Amino acid sequence: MLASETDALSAHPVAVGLVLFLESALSFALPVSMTFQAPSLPPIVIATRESRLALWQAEHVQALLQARGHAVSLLGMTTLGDQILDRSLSKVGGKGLFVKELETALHDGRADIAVHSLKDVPMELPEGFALACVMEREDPHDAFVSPRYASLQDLPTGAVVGTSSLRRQVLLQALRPDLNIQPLRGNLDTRLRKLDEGQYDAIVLAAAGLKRLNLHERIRMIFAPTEMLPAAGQGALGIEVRSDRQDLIAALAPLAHQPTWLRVTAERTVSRCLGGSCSMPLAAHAVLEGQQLRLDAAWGDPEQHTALVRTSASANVSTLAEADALGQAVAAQLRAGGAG
Ligand SMILES: NCc1[nH]cc(CCC(=O)O)c1CC(=O)O
Repeated sequence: MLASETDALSAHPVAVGLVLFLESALSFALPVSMTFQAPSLPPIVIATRESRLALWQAEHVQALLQARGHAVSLLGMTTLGDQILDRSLSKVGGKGLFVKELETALHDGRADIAVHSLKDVPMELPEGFALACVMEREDPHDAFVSPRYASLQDLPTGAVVGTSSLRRQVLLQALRPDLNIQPLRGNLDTRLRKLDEGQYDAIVLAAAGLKRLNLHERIRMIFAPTEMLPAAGQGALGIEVRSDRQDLIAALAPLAHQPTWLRVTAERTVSRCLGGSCSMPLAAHAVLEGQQLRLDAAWGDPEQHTALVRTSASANVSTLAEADALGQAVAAQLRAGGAG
């Protein structure tokens, strides 16, 4: 059974890697691996947005599940967030714009799971939905992209920089108050096209998306977290299901990456405690060194773009509840500093 599986997947390097891994795992975990190959497994339908990045993410999850013996198909959909391109997301409802239509498909049973960039997932999911797992994180940092300038420091006074994220706007102004920051919306290809057309001197966007789409050669500089602290969940993928689908929650459990899950839980708690929405400039970024989770956060006044509160704390963490507690402590520190 496994040999034919290997043949069928041999065109896909990720899948082949996983099958090889499964083969070696078979030698000591035969009973468990056998259950992945059971022919009675029902097909899993993934609801996905149709941007190149969303499709890459859905296909990534599809390959991982196929390597575990599941039949998987994709259901492409357009969300409100994809349609509204002329306004800043913070002005039209923010987070949730990219996920609501996908949740409707899960609710109606047209799809089983939805793959999201965790950054776009609201802190509190609607009643009846759950995050089944968080997967291993790509580069969580922000990237500087420009056809002419190698870094933020190289930009001339008054240069036009594109970003629609209030967080990036506030952090950029703190680094370079002279810059002229202008709104930039659209999927990755649209944003790069607008840069290439000369509408901006530089743009700032998540490194993760560029790397996933093999556009890493466009990156001139990756911001250190000390300069540009990332958004909660940036670079991580989360898989959403209906909470009553325990079958899927069990099937997805092997795709979880616990260190990433601990980090993004702490980050998302900061956002949740401060009422997390796109209309508030907020950064939260955690790193794990052994069991030690260090969480940095920054908050900017949406009315007064240069005022910034920054804080950080560390704790020994091995459960999601402990990561959540660290997030609450950091949120309280931010509040004490004037945030919220
Ligand atoms: N808000 C849009 C968004 N949501 C997820 C990503 C890609 C990076 C990621 O997975 O966090 C992006 C693009 C960006 O911020 O530049």
